[in-house]
Amino acid sequence: MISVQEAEAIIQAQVRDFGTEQLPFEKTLGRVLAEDLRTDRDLPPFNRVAMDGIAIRYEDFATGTRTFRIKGTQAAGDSPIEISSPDECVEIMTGAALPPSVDTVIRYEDLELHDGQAKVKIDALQKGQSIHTQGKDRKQGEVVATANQTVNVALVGMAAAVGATQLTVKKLPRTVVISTGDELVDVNQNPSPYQIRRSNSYMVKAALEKYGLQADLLHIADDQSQLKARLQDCLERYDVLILSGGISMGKFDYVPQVLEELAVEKLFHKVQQRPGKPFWFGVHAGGAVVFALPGNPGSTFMCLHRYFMPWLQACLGIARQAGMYAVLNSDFSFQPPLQYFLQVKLNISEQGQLLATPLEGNGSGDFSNLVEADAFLELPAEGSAFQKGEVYRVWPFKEVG
Ligand SMILES: Nc1nc2c(c(=O)[nH]1)N[C@H]1C(S)=C(S)[C@@H](COP(=O)(O)OP(=O)(O)OC[C@H]3O[C@@H](n4cnc5c(N)ncnc54)[C@H](O)[C@@H]3O)O[C@H]1N2
Ligand code: MOO
Ligand SMILES: [Mg+2]
Repeated sequence: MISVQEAEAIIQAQVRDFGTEQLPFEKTLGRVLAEDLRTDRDLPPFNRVAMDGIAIRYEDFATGTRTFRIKGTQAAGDSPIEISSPDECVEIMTGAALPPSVDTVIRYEDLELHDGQAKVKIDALQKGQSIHTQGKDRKQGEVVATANQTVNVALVGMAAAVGATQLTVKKLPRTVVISTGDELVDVNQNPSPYQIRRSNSYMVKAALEKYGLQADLLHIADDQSQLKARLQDCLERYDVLILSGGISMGKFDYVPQVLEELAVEKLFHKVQQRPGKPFWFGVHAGGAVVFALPGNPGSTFMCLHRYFMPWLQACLGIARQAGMYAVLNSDFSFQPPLQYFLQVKLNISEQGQLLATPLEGNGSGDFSNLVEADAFLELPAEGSAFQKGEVYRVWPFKEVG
């Protein structure tokens, strides 16, 4: 049986490039940029007034003028009002473009306004104060986001600011999430006492949405000929098949055999790990990649995050994060020589250490703790007794914090 590291290497060798596409920028959250995003103008595009008040020429204040006649009021978006004598000022609002005849802004809090005059109450000013100067943040044509960056909320705002209404992003693989098993009913159906709902399919679909990937869902009965026909169709129509269930030793676990009959080359079956030991992985002659994950919900979840998500990230060109590590926060022991993925809750100690507290469950059929857990702690196959305070690799599946 291969190790976790070998399985990972085999999967990473099957990374594919799915090309690029253009999308309206509002539809790109979670997608990966395929080109640099540049400013179309300086940022800010003009000398932007940063406080509500008046704008004066600093020179006039420096030579003793304290009371300024208000030449006019300039709102944000108005064309600039120019002063024409040393005792004049412009009443001006935050966001207005500073007129070239003035160079310093004084906020209302430091003024007394009456009869069309503004009297300065303070003794010292800095030339150029309260002005966000043109191009200070970025110059025209400068890069504000680089290719391979995931579009986040701030990036959507930046695209809007620079007028990039269409963004070129990495295309996502056409993906189908397939459940197998006659005990499974859809969420809208009423399960009999011997049936359960197809929760894996929805869990997998939800995980993929983080990258904007909208997978199709399909259920196939435990019937060899149906399985063969439906999988054949999927292998032609999709880039990726994610199956859950039907890959172990059961009499009705037809998936591995049927996949091989359909010319999907098996690259491995079974990994030295718990949960997720029966994991099957292969590629179709036509190019489709097949992740056949074990049906137990804890196994499906773990294999998805430990193998599929890093593969997808690599396909999309997302820079691989350096491994993250956490401190085991209580003793844990585990007998067989398998790499153990322990569900943990993460928190950061007063010393700034990332602590991983085990959430012990009832094996991979128990997924009740996953809602509360933050990550898997990867305990090496070589050990069996793991002590509080030891440090291991951690695979977060939620935001830390
Ligand atoms: N004789 C052996 N039996 C089993 C072994 C073994 O080595 N020898 N391995 C066990 C391990 S480990 C796992 S994991 C499971 C994997 O089983 P399969 O991948 O064949 O999955 P199924 O048999 O179809 O189902 C297992 C379990 O998961 C539930 N399931 C399946 N699909 C879904 C879904 N979409 N949503 C929710 N739950 C699902 C299913 O009802 C079963 O309870 O095999 C062990 N057996
Ligand atoms: O892989 Mo199984 O998930 O150990 O139960
Ligand atoms: Mg089975």
